[in-house]
Amino acid sequence: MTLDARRVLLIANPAAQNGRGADAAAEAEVLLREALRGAAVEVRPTAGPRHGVDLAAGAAGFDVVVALGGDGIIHEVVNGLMALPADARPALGVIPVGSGNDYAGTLSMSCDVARAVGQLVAARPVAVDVGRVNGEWFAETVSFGLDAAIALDTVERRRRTGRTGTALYLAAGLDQLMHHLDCRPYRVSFDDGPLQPGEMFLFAVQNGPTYGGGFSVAPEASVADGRLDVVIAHPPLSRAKATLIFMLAKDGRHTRFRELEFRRVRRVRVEFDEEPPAQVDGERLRGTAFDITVTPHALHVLVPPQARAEVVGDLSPRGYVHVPEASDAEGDA
Ligand SMILES: Nc1ncnc2c1ncn2[C@@H]1O[C@H](COP(=O)(O)OP(=O)(O)OP(=O)(O)O)[C@@H](O)[C@H]1O
Repeated sequence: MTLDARRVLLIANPAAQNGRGADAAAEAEVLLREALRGAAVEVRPTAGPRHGVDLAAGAAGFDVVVALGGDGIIHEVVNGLMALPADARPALGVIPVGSGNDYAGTLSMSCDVARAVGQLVAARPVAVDVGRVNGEWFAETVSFGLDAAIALDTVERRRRTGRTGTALYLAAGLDQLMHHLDCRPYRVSFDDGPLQPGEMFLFAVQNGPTYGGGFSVAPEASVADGRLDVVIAHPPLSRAKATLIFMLAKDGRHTRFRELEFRRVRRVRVEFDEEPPAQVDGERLRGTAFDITVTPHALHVLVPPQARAEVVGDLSPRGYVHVPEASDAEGDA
């Protein structure tokens, strides 16, 4: 099967992965033109932060917009595409040239440019859910507390040192666990239920399963089930246990700890007394009160044949949703 697209726009972040994005975009342009003979392929590099939003918002009339870069540029392109009316919204394709590449991982896209182009050409459009926090759309993740502090620390370390990958995330994680294991009070409402108080070390709201470069915090999250997966780590949690959970979460093996709450919801409102560390798709998010929703099947995304059906479909076994006894009254699981 070959992708049926007459007009393709490649929005490329030349600064992605410490500048590798520029060469990757040149390679992708040639390969896309070769693979999609008969299609018009236009390339627009971003000039700086948020430019990707404007470029994508101006993409009405294209069949496909391919975002080349990391989670940051995907986040911007999703925000631009979601600003278009649904019937004028091109499908999104992804060529991962980032450091974390969580959304690309969710879609099972290869990080090799040539392979990724091959995957896009063989892909099928799947209508996936898009999250929204305080008006900002998100593809994969929003989180508060420890995990957000780790994700933000990772971005800063990466820019400082040029290092990437799991080792970098582990280093940032262990540093935060040792020096900033802070418990934060919050008030939360799920699916328009009453606001209930709680305390947390981390609070993640996931459209896809991972954050921070492949940390599988909500391993059964699907981007096409019309729901968001919520993961909350509650006190009491010793540093040793928090570290164990952190290490196991890399591969999604942390779901049985009773300190962790897992929910699957459509809407979350969460409030904090003081601004917590917060990230949306790996970028810093500011504020103390957050309304988080999901718009089901709002965006067509090019999904390669390699994608896992439980992640891009509504087939997940739903085994791990559980709420600790103390917070049973907060709402249904
Ligand atoms: N031309 C540009 N120059 C500098 N920064 C840019 C430019 N275009 C976009 N950006 C910004 O670069 C940031 C990072 O982008 P992106 O996510 O694509 O790459 P990355 O950080 O290497 O990958 P990842 O997010 O997976 O770690 C985003 O905040 C984006 O706004």
